[in-house]
Amino acid sequence: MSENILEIRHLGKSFGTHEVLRDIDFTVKRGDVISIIGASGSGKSTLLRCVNLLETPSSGQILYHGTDVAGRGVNAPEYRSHVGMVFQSFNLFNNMSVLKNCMVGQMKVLKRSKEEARQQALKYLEKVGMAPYINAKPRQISGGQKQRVAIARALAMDPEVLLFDEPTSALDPEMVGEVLNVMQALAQEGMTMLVVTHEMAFARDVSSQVVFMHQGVICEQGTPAQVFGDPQQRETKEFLARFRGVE
Ligand SMILES: Nc1ncnc2c1ncn2[C@@H]1O[C@H](COP(=O)(O)OP(=O)(O)OP(=O)(O)O)[C@@H](O)[C@H]1O
Repeated sequence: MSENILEIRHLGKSFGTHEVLRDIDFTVKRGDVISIIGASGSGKSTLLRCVNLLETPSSGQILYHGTDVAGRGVNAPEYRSHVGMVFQSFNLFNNMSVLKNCMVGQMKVLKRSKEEARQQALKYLEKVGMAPYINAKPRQISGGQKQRVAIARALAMDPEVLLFDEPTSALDPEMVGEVLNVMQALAQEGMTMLVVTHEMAFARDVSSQVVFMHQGVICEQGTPAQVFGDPQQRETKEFLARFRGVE
């Protein structure tokens, strides 16, 4: 059995009196590619933001190699170097070149030398096909290219897990494919990934597990064959029916 990297146990999150997540339970093992799907507002992004400690859970545990990171006293930047995140809106530093964007975190958080950070950044920019643009500023490249830089930046930290929060939702349709291709290649290489997505083809064809969320709870989870081929819950069937004929 492969190693557990993250165990989410009875996770809850409320904003004031608004309960957004309730009793969320799942495990991320090494090599898993888990897609989190569900209607808008079902809590997917909040769940991912809790896992990355951008939101503080109201209850429950996030165990990283068995240690609860949801409480106080955790070095969040250090944790995030192991559990990296790619955002819908890229979150690149606009005043820095593509190369510098991929170096600063390594130097600040991992204390790597400038040369080591540069070599590592170049390696991953090459991997995502962005090596020709190392001196460009984010405003000079397309949305798809920005997202590929953001993926290279996350990879340069040598994370154990990468979280993707709707990585293609802000892109023009013609740029979605180039980002999904990079993600698919990473999945095939064995990268452990947790992906919030509205791309049902990605969830069905690339994931090892699919988590379907409905109104803040996990309504159904299983392999893509189970969730897409033989959904058990009425809510899952209704959600998936909306996508049929669109693909
Ligand atoms: N900072 C916040 N303060 C108050 N409410 C919030 C906050 N963040 C999220 N919410 C609420 O939590 C609920 C879940 O939002 P969330 O963004 O996690 O859903 P989602 O499934 O990711 O939706 P989408 O697919 O549209 O991104 C929504 O009702 C949202 O309004």
